[in-house]
Amino acid sequence: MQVKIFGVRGCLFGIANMILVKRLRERLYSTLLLQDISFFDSETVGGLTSRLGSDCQQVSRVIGNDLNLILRNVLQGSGALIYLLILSLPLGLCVLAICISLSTMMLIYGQYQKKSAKLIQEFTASANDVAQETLSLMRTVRVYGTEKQELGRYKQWLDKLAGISLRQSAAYGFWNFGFNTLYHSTQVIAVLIGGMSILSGHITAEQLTKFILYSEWLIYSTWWVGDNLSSLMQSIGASEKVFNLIDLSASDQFTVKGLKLQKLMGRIEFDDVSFHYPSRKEVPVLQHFNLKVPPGEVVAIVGLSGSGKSTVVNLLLRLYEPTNGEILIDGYPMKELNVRWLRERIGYVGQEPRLFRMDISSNIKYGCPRDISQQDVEWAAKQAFAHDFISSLPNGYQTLVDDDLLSGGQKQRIAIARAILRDPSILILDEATSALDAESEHNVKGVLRAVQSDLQARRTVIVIAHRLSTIQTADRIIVMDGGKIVEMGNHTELLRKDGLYARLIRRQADAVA
Ligand SMILES: Nc1ncnc2c1ncn2[C@@H]1O[C@H](COP(=O)(O)OP(=O)(O)OP(=O)(O)O)[C@@H](O)[C@H]1O
Repeated sequence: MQVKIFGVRGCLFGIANMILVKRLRERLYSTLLLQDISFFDSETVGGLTSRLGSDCQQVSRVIGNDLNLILRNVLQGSGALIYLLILSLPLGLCVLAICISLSTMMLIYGQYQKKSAKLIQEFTASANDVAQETLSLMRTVRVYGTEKQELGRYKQWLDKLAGISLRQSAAYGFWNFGFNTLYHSTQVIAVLIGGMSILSGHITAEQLTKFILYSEWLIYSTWWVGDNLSSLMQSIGASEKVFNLIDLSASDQFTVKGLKLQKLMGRIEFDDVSFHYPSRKEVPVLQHFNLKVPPGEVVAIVGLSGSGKSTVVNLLLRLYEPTNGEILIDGYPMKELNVRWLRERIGYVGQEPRLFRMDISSNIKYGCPRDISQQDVEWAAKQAFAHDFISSLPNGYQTLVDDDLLSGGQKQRIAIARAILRDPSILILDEATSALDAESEHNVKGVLRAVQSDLQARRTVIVIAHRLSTIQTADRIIVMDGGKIVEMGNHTELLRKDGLYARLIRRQADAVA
């Protein structure tokens, strides 16, 4: 019967735990997805994934298991204590004093467990980070033959984890030793004092037996509470970060409704914008940046590496908020517009796009707010010069995207198709800087040509170019240096000026020669 009850209880707890872990993970994940991008600059991927994984599991253990066991043992122990006090007040108080010593020990031990759990959590996250980084950069590791160093880096965290576990085991040993000493001394004291009390006729042998049994019961309940409390403290240590994360409020972008205009024309205005990244407050990245882009203009941004070109785009995508000044879209402060509505009307192709592990067709459709047919997908792929290579793959558009399967240029073409499919009013292209420059240049040039020749669907285009030959046909070229615009004009005007742009052009020509 008891076995059956325990079986049912275990099963119910199993189900409750499963539901709890699921709900916690969902809640934490949805909170994370709604954070500002700057939040992800300060947290590590390994850290966040272990919060979602093992840490959520720990939290559910606190609520589902430890608390329940503590409650059960507190009830059992209190019953035994009352009985003991009724049997013999002085002896009962004696056992109570022993239990209080035991509880003090377990509180100290519990605090220690809480601290160790936090450290274990931090070290596990760091070990995960190292592993994640190394495994995702396997090619670099292999080429540079740094397998041993990487193992060393990982081992360093494992050693720290082992150190903590060792100290935890030692602390557990002390706690166990303390308990056993107290437990056995209670038995000896009970037999001694009880024996004397029987001889003096104060209590009967039956009362002494009962007394010893209830003492054992009380001490064991105290032990169980202590043991579960220390594991509860351990779980609380791990839970703190999970609850801190769950308690984060969503970014303003998602809570403020904002305006939805009838149509986005694509007028962009940076009005005296200054900016520094939240993680590097002391380094100004943009300073008094002013720029007006009328609808349909193709504007190229060029400049040395680190001059702030991608930051301009980050602000335009509202991934970060300006620290000073404001950005206006179609004359409205960007902050007042509904961010989802705005982003649905912006097409963006990053420097070296990474695709999702789903088929090519789904990657092209990704995030498109309209209902999309296969013809639409193929149309966008054709515009992005991606159709031919996709069709030549054995599974065509149904091919599962794998990082190794496609070249950087091919991934970029898929990302261009994704951006075009949205039929965006503002198109942002960040040309690749890496070795796939020539292919990237060809891709970006193709899109610019298509945009400029399609007079019906004129879009505002912002293109960050590293290969200056890519953007010679742009309506306007903006040259940036140290977070400021230092020159502006079309290709011919800027060459005539013989400033930074002309120097960059000469430098690239020398590099090619
Ligand atoms: N997330 C970030 N957190 C902190 N600093 C950043 C961040 N992103 C960029 N920076 C810094 O801001 C400055 C401008 O970077 P940005 O990427 O805008 O330059 P860029 O002109 O686009 O460079 P590149 O041509 O190499 O892409 C750099 O000093 C860079 O180190």
